[in-house]
Amino acid sequence: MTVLSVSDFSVTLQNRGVIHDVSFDIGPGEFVGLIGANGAGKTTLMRAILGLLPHGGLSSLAQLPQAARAGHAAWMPQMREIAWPITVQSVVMLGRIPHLGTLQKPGADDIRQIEAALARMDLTEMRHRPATQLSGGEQARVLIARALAQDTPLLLADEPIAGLDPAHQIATMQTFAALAQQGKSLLVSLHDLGLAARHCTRLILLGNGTMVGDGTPEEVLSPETLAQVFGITAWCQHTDQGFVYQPLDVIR
Ligand SMILES: Nc1ncnc2c1ncn2[C@@H]1O[C@H](COP(=O)(O)OP(=O)(O)OP(=O)(O)O)[C@@H](O)[C@H]1O
Repeated sequence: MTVLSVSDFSVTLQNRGVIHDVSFDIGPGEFVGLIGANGAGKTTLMRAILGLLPHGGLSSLAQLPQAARAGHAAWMPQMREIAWPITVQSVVMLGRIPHLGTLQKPGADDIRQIEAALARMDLTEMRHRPATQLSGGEQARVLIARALAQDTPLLLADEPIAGLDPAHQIATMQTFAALAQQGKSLLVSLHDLGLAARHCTRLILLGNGTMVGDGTPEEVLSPETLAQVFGITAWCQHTDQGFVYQPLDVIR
């Protein structure tokens, strides 16, 4: 079974080929980290997969009728400033809109999903505060909670843990891993290779707009690839606590 299928995918922006020759499938229970250097094309690829940018090739998500997409995939974009002074709880409740009919009020299942998302992102105590008065990292957690409340088979998130403190970064990655264990699928762009290695079931590595790696963290984060794509060295080891990976130096 496939939750997302992307094939022969390409994106051209202002006459410049930004994404080319990208093909992959994501199945249930996969937590896929999308990694690559600045400008590699991660944001462009995810936005085009969602159908937010014109593209060549196939994305099974972009092919869905627009109304069906929000029931299939939740999206957390990189720009995460909340503009309206509504409460944290109200922002999270917006995640339930795809499940409600016109003028239909949230029911017991909606409330349960909202409560679970607030608790998962450690927001229960600040639920009544205006979202605009929260810090940048707190606002990011609110938007992750909104995506979780949407309760879709697929979650796409663009650098969701950027700007979070270490405890909330780890907790968010653990939440994503737990969702994958429950059978959800996730495609999440990340710059923190240590957290990606530790929590993702699979990594897709982009270089200059195309796939240069796809496999387990151990397979993708090889010394050769790191040197070639990121220009860095790293220390990595299998430990009792899992695969530990620490970037060390820039290769000059
Ligand atoms: N609207 C646009 N028009 C032309 N080129 C663009 C446009 N948007 C992005 N690009 C270019 O596409 C390339 C990929 O950008 P993208 O934002 O997808 O990279 P990224 O991997 O997400 O980078 P980062 O890690 O810095 O967020 C970059 O070279 C960027 O300059």
